[in-house]
Amino acid sequence: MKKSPLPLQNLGAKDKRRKCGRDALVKLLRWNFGHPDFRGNQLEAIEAILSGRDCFCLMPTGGGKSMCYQIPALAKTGIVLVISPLIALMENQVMALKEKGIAAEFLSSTQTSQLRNKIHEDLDRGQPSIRLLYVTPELIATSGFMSKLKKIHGRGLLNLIAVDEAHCISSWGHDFRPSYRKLSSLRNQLQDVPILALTATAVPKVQKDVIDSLNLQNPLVLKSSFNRPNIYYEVRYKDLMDDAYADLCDVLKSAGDVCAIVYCLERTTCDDLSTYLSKNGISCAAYHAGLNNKLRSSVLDDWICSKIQVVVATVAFGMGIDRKDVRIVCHFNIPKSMEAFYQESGRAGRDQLPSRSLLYYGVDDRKRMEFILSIAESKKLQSSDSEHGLSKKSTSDFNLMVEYCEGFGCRRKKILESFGEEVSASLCKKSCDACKHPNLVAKYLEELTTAIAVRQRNGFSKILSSSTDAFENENFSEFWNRNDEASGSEEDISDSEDGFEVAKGISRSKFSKKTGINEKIELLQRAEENYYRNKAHDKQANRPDKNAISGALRESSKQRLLDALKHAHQRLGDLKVDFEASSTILENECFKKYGKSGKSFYYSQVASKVRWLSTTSSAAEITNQIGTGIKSPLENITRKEEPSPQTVSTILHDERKKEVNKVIGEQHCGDIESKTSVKASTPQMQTKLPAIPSFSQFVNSRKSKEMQQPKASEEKEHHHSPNKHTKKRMRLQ
Ligand SMILES: Nc1ncnc2c1ncn2[C@@H]1O[C@H](COP(=O)(O)OP(=O)(O)OP(=O)(O)O)[C@@H](O)[C@H]1O
Ligand SMILES: [Mg+2]
Repeated sequence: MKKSPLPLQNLGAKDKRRKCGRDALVKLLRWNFGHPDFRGNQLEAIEAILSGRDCFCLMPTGGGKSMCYQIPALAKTGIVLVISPLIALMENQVMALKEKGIAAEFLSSTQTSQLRNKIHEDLDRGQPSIRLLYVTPELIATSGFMSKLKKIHGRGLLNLIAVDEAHCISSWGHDFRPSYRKLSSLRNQLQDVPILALTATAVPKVQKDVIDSLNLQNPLVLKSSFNRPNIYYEVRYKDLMDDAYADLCDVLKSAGDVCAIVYCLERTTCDDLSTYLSKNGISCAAYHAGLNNKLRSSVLDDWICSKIQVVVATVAFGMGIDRKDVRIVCHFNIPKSMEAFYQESGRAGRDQLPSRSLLYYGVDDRKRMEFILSIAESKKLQSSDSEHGLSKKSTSDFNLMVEYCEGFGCRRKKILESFGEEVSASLCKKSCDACKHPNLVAKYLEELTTAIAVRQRNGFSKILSSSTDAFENENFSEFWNRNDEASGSEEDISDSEDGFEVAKGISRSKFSKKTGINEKIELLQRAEENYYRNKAHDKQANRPDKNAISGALRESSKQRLLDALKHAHQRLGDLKVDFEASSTILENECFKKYGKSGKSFYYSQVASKVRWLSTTSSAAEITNQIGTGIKSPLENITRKEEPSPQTVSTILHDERKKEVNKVIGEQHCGDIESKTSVKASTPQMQTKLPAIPSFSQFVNSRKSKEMQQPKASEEKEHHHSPNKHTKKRMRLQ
């Protein structure tokens, strides 16, 4: 329904540079959009544009960037040209504006020629009715359309060029689209039209690139914090759970019938997961570029009008899609960069109400992404894009994402710092899992380290690298760009030069298409079980005890202790101990006490030490208990000749290496003990170690822990089943 015009809507050409007062602009906002007032930097951006100034506007996802060009379109007679990367996005916005009675159109090859002609006729009129015209960057690059724009401009009717998702212009941005580069000619072709660049994800380098590429003149640069205080950030570890599908299903069910987006890397995962969730009573559908246009639009429509609540999609879904009440955004596979993650997770809670970002992290997902990126890098190195530094960038971007998942500490801080923001310690207010449940997260990370070590030892990488071939080229082409949205239009987004080629190159499938992550994990587990079965078999054939503690297991325990020490160091501040030496000593103590009792007792003792390191709240406690003996090796090692501290640490390191080398391949537990060269270093150290319980103390303490179950409820609320994790962990051992 058309609304009656407001006074500001029909300012004559002479009034074009006239400043609109704040009150008048607020009136427009209320009248047309029903919002009581401007948010953040909206008003400043609008005023700058209306005064004819270029503007670079950085606002978080869902911050209300569109308003910065929609209000100017209503404040002046004439046209605001909006350049947008996706047809779905344009359609969505145009539809929403039309519903509000605002004359908006988009031009794309998906329209009938009749409709396009109608739009062109309107643009040719002395007084076009269209206020907002959405186009793709490809259309801008055509000479026909540019000459039309020049004519409109010549008639004094082109008020503003808004470049939405402006980070796409920069090869440093995560969504680089070569077609956006074509926009650099705009400034020269349409000289005095103000340009507004809008983005949610520009790191400083990208910002500069955007400003330079669009040739913005003395732009007003408006930046808001990237912080999304209403989003709770959480990571779940696939390697520590039995069934990630079931876990996600539980999460969605326990959240109620809420609106959610689940992002997957591959189309087959979207299909499988969507089927699984549907079978389990969740109203959902898959969305990816492998579906035809009609089906995709119907999924989108159904989701937007709440007919379905959950969309399981590739990254083809969502850029700029505005459903305000998305309560959960889940990444079922690790995204390729922090920028991508931020933008996608930012689709949650656009209504500012509490929402969740949930990332399922799996080590094989990580490896897979590393593999994809490495292929991409080698391709880029051969192409001209290498001059933009894409190759190194994608790896370092991804590493930030890995650190987000595998590192200890506030997730929110990690996100914000990756965008160059300084973050105070109090900012998060326990609105991420690492701040809310630090001990639990520390425990998961520590378990993850073990799981990785064990899996690596069992040929994990080999299995994985062959499974990486399982990609089919259509399966994830939208990972690279979202050109599928353009549906084959040469005037729309058609730059597929990177991803598709890469995908083609790695498309020889050895695994069945249906081989999902869970199957691969199963495979790895079976390999692991076989490994131990073979060991047992070896024993019957006059070889070591099944309970024998292998050198690799000892090495993995040391690694766990080492990591726990490092995490404790990160968490508590300066730990003045030699981490390597301390972990060797701690492990050796466990081995000496429990080596003969068997693997599980030895391992439990290691775990209890790790837990102590992960949960103790004072650095002094750790330094007192283990540090005093180690921080200054000179003081603690009784030797005839006292070497320099550096030599001692080298000795310790070398001894540790020797010990590992000797132990690997040894068959008898007793042999291990007698042959280890740790004798040479450790027993001579007079360190104060945490008290190690006797076997019966240990068993009793376990019993009493089992009886103190209430604590587990906190964990249960956070992660679906700690017992399952434990079960899995034990299996992985
Ligand atoms: N001043 C305002 N007051 C209240 N709501 C607003 C205001 N401005 C915009 N919004 C609403 O905020 C939501 C997000 O707006 P918009 O789509 O423009 O965000 P965005 O910054 O473009 O996000 P994205 O980066 O995801 O594209 C919309 O539903 C919009 O109606
Ligand atoms: Mg937007």
